[in-house]
Amino acid sequence: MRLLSNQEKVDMDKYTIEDLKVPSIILMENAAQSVFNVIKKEIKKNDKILVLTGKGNNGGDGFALARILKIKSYNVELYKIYEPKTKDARKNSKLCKIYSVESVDSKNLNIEEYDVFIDAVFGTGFKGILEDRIQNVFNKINNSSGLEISIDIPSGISGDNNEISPNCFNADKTITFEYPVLAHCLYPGKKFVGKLFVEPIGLKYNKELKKEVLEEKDLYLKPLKYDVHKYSRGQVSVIDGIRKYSGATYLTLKAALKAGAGYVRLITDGENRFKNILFEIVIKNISSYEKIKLNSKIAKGILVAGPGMGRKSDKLTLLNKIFSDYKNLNLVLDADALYYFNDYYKKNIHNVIITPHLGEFSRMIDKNIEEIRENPIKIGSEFAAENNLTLILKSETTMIFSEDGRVAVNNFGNPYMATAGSGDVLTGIIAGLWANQSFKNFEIAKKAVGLHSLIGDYLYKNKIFNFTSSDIIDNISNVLKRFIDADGRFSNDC
Ligand SMILES: NC(=O)C1=CN([C@@H]2O[C@H](COP(=O)(O)OP(=O)(O)OC[C@H]3O[C@@H](n4cnc5c(N)ncnc54)[C@H](O)[C@@H]3O)[C@@H](O)[C@H]2O)[C@@H](O)CC1
Ligand SMILES: Nc1ncnc2c1ncn2[C@@H]1O[C@H](COP(=O)(O)OP(=O)(O)O)[C@@H](O)[C@H]1O
Ligand SMILES: [K+]
Repeated sequence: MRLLSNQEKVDMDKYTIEDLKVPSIILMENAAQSVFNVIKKEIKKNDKILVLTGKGNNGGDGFALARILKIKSYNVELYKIYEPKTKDARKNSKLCKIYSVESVDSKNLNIEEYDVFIDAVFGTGFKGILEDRIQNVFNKINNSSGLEISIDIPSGISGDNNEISPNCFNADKTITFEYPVLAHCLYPGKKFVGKLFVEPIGLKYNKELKKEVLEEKDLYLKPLKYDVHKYSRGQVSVIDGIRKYSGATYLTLKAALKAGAGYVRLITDGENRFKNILFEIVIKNISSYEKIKLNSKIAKGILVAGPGMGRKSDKLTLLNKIFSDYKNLNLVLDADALYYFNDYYKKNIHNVIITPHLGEFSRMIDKNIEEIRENPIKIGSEFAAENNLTLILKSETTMIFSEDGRVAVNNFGNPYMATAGSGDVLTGIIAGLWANQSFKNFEIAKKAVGLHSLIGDYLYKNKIFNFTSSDIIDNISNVLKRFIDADGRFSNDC
């Protein structure tokens, strides 16, 4: 699903109304009707509903909704925080009078009386800080036991820069129109949105939209070809790590197999530390990392460096050699490989996916984490374009950036995924899918991030709360099966 900046959303309204001449009052009616369709499943006929309205068109949506509720015999009242100022809002306010929707004023307002609060105070036009009197009302509503629903966006979030006013309306559910904006999907705005519903109302756009939110339909995978063999199924080679971080290497190797690679190798200058625990991997012994030679099988597959790698100087030499002696490798670089990134990386040599978390990325670009959080889309996009690679920027809301300006935001996953080794598993899943599936880097990155998070969600929904990274690996197949269209046949078109 597309994801818009606040300005893109405003431009979309404008284009639909001014260029395509769709009457704005129809869009407002569609918006109110779609809010009604969502909330009728959440509210009871005898619930007492308060619709809080503002001065702009978000308030207009609120008036139109109050009228629809009243016509359908719901117990609804209006609380006008401001008098309506726009033409459509005033028209809908008048219609509320015709249909005898009652209004309560601030003197007679008793928050405790209401079961449901509908916030139609501010939408995409809000900037800055809520007036004190509004903060007081929102504070009482936020602390009440009522159901809180926002139309378009919770009032108090500035859609432009995702800044939050004190006492922002804290919605349980938010209904937005056509596409979400960044503040719905990124923290801190996301915290106030609750469950997000995205409803079509007929808005159109004539420009290219490059941002998206990951959906399950983006994650489908191709079934195997009937005549596949273990090498053609996909090969992954992982550069070994140091003994202290053996677990990281192990998790990546195993996740790559479980995500679909047919052949997984460990490239090492030492002994096979996994011989009694991971029988499926193949060892490629080398005399030293400084003299590494990659045969054609390794070079055709996916090469992974980073998990458990450590920061000894031989590893930097190895990375330098990979970038000077070879071309067109498919590389996944994570963890300690990113520690050296600025010392070895040259663009346009290989096909690269990197997976830093915010801390690693902060070090790589010499900006602090707060600075990155203030403007992640711009900073991430510029970095991916400048370095001609796919960037997976990991956090509670992982973002994926392509070299050509596309951005995908991952809203799957949950905080229980913050567990040691979770990132190493993601690296293995990326490598396994990339080896096995014929999609380009950006698509692979999206599928891997989505799958990894949905495994976390699957465990969480099954009440396995303190799951480990091994649990994530053990459930790859359970979630993967949702995305492989294997109707008893094998694919001919991989
Ligand atoms: N025009 C359209 O195409 C549609 C618009 N719709 C609704 O219209 C909304 C946008 O309407 P508007 O552009 O009128 O914006 P708002 O309804 O968000 O109102 C903005 C008004 O509040 C003022 N304001 C901003 N920050 C303030 C602050 N801190 N304190 C006090 N006042 C402040 C602004 O100056 C402006 O007058 C959308 O969010 C959506 O709910 C929907 O009806 C769907 C169709
Ligand atoms: N609060 C959170 N909500 C959702 N996902 C999270 C959260 N914290 C971490 N994750 C995910 O868990 C993984 C952690 O990766 P990383 O920090 O590299 O861990 P490690 O180095 O231990 O492997 C990332 O995919 C990240 O997006
Ligand atoms: K609102």
